[in-house]
Amino acid sequence: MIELEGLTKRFGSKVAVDQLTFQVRPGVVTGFLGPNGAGKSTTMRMMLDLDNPTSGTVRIDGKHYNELQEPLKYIGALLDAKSMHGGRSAYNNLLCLAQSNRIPRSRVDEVLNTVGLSAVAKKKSKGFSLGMGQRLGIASALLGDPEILMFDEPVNGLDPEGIHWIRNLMKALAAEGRTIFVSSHLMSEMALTADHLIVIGQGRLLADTSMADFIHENSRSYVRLRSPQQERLRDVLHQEGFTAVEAEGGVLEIDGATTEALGELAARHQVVLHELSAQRASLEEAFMQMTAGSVEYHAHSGPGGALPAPGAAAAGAAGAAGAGWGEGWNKPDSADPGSTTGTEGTTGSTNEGA
Ligand SMILES: Nc1ncnc2c1ncn2[C@@H]1O[C@H](COP(=O)(O)OP(=O)(O)OP(=O)(O)O)[C@@H](O)[C@H]1O
Repeated sequence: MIELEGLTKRFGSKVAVDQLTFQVRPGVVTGFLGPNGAGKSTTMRMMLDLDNPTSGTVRIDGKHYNELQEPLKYIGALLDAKSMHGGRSAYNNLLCLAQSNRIPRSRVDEVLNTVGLSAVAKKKSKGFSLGMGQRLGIASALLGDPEILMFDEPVNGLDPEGIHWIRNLMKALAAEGRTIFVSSHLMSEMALTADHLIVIGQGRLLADTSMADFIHENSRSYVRLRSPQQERLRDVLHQEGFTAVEAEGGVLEIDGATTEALGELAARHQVVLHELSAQRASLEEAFMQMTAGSVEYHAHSGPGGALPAPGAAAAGAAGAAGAGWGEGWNKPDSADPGSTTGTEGTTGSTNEGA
């Protein structure tokens, strides 16, 4: 278990982390979300005693990090995959860590095998691809067989097979009763991996809730209906007290109804349907809705053409909103309006609902 209480970090006048209080519990994968610059990495660094809090505390199984003897046996972390010594082999990088934490040499072979790097164990890590570097970083996190694991953007640079592998690894570790805390900008991936979410914006806690509740509370779910007898369908819906909103392509969107109820209604009135589909909101839409007010960097589509803020787009157009997380994010109050801030792009959501 990780417990934060009033955790705060200031860099000069910038409040990077602002009075964060939450717990990360064992047995589930907890996702850590927030827009760029929200304070996720700073929070994780303070959890590992790599940054000193301005105020507040972090407890790892009830203790401060520096009270842990051989901390790798309590908490393993992947923060920056490039932190390995490039001139050393994968094996020697892990061996050094193992020796300084009194971890048996045999464990190095085990974790190299777990992450699929046994064949390149003797190769210098500076020649590793981004994906191999991520795997080596994950191996170092697993080395002490810790009960708590933290991963900052673990799927960065991994190919689809690698992404699948890390997802299953995190789920399996959580199923063993371990505490898994993971940040990612890949919303579709997070939706498949995390059971619980901590969401922050501008350093402050915005949500501490289950994945299902987060999506339910921050986005819209509705049913799409399409019929060659649209006028008749409209009348029937109206008679039965449903409000239908017409969308592109003659589609009717109905909030607050189930596909079962609408399908039976259409059958009763002998209205032909060409489409009857539940549109579940995606994590990406819910996330953008929630964090709209705390996004620090806003995109511009090109000279003079600003895209709507993610939250505004989330209310109506998931596709456009997704596009807003690509390249070209600008800080709106930047002293240099021409400067762009490169960011991680999120992938599009798997759902089509808005
Ligand atoms: N060493 C530092 N000195 C000054 N400001 C910093 C420092 N580290 C972080 N910050 C600022 O603190 C804020 C939080 O940064 P942090 O890297 O923790 O955010 P993040 O949520 O991890 O962002 P991203 O998703 O882009 O990785 C940002 O405004 C950042 O510029």
